[in-house]
Amino acid sequence: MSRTKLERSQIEAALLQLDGWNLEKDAQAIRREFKFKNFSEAFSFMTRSALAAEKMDHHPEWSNVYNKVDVRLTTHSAGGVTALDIDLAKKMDRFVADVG
Ligand SMILES: C[C@H](O)[C@H](O)[C@H]1CNC2=NC(N)=NC(=O)C2=N1
Repeated sequence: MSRTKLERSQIEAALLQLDGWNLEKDAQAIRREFKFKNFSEAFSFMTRSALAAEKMDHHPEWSNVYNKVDVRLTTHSAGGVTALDIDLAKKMDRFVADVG
């Protein structure tokens, strides 16, 4: 059930509960750019996110340059955005508050 691909309207409703996430034009993924004070805080955020992702068996596409972390969430097996992506996005939003 949680791996059921969400409709655009469902994703847009879910994004209202998230902080700074955008939906890609084709509704295939959600994205957010996180910015931290420095590399240490960015990497601390990535560590927390990685451990949560591994527990969920649901992994982000992301890249890091110094204090920035670009994140793209999609469920490959569903070919779009599912509740798993929304859950991981919520966790990442919470981890931002924990670092620093
Ligand atoms: C075998 C393993 O459970 C699958 O490959 C999982 C792992 N992590 C995953 N992560 C993401 N983002 N999408 C998936 O479809 C996915 N599938």
